[in-house]
Amino acid sequence: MVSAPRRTTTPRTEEPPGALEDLLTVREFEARARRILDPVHYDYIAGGARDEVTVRANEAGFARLSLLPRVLGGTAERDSAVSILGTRASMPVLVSPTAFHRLVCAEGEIATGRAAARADTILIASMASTVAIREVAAAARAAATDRDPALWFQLYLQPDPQDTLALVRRAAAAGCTALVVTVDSPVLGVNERNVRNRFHDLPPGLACENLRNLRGDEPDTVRRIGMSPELNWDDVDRLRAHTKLPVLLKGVLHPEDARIAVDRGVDGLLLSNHGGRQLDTVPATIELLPEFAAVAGRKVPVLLDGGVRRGTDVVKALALGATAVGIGRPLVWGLAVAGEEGALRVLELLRAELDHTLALCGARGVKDLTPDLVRSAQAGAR
Ligand SMILES: Cc1cc2nc3c(=O)[nH]c(=O)nc-3n(C[C@H](O)[C@H](O)[C@H](O)COP(=O)(O)O)c2cc1C
Ligand SMILES: CCCCC(=O)C(=O)O
Repeated sequence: MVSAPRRTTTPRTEEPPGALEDLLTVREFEARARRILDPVHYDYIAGGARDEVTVRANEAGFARLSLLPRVLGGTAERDSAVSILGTRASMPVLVSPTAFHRLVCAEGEIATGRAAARADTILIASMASTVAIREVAAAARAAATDRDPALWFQLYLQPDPQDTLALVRRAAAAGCTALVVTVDSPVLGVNERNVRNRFHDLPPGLACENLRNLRGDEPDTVRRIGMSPELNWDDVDRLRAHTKLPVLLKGVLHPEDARIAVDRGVDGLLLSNHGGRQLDTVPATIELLPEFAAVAGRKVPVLLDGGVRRGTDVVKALALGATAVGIGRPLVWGLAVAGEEGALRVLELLRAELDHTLALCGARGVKDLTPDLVRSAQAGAR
């Protein structure tokens, strides 16, 4: 984000909170969050690049697919646990990295870390967090007393490689067990809602805390996140040479790039169009998944995010070859509505819907999900 004059905004509080149990779906969480949040912040989160064609396509892509269940082969207890590059999660629904959680709740990423740890799933913490990764990790550890919390770190390779390495050291020291390098942002996408709202910077008091005193040789400063249009595959190789942590790439969309990534030894792929926030009019991620699974799926884990709002979406993605899915906006809506408890409720809703869908599909667990369970339906169905 770049500095520019901005309107100072305050949260709207006229909406009575209502019981969390009354919110039955991710979409109801979004509707509630929209009523609570400052509209400028709502627009930042909900919005996407330009005409938001891809934002809509992600959800529509799932709706165009039908499920074709099997019968008389199920079980009373279904197994949804997954293990990805050595990190275990109790369900294949991960928290994709989203920036600036203190915009929507006072505790920010502390609440997110606790919620993900209590849900026993992987949090991919954003480099653009408003709480430092060390503190997020400590909060997650305190919430997951009987196990190590599952924490990964997302980063943008910085224009100065020394900055990138400093970030990697911070993430490793905090206990992160994988790095997720976002490669779809040579430049930032343009969310025209932000332009109209003149939302170009964080409010006073909030900052990208992972970039505070990054090099340790400066007075108290918070660097800006830099985007690097000139990055290439060698930069990824260099990062991999500097860390023992597995490295996943987030935002590869072209199957040929997926093939290159695997050939160069990348450990995993997160098939993502950044929730439609980078290049507009790219395809829905679920549409690209079968091709991705064919190119990369037998060699490395393929994760997917973008438009996951229901347990049926999770099942479709897993059936088509994803090891797990990530949620971006739904988690933020949970935080906005009720902080840690709201975020946890969103994750638990998806867990329950996933388990219910597995039962209705006659599956004994996520390992039973195969491509024959998914059919293309008429375009536009919902
Ligand atoms: C408010 C917001 C902030 C985001 N910040 C980041 C980020 O810091 N790094 C990143 O790699 N992706 C970021 N993303 C993209 C998400 O990781 C994810 O790809 C996307 O939200 C998935 O789509 P969904 O919101 O439909 O679930 C952000 C998305 C949103 C909505
Ligand atoms: C430098 C902050 C990036 C946040 C981001 O990725 C998004 O809002 O989509």
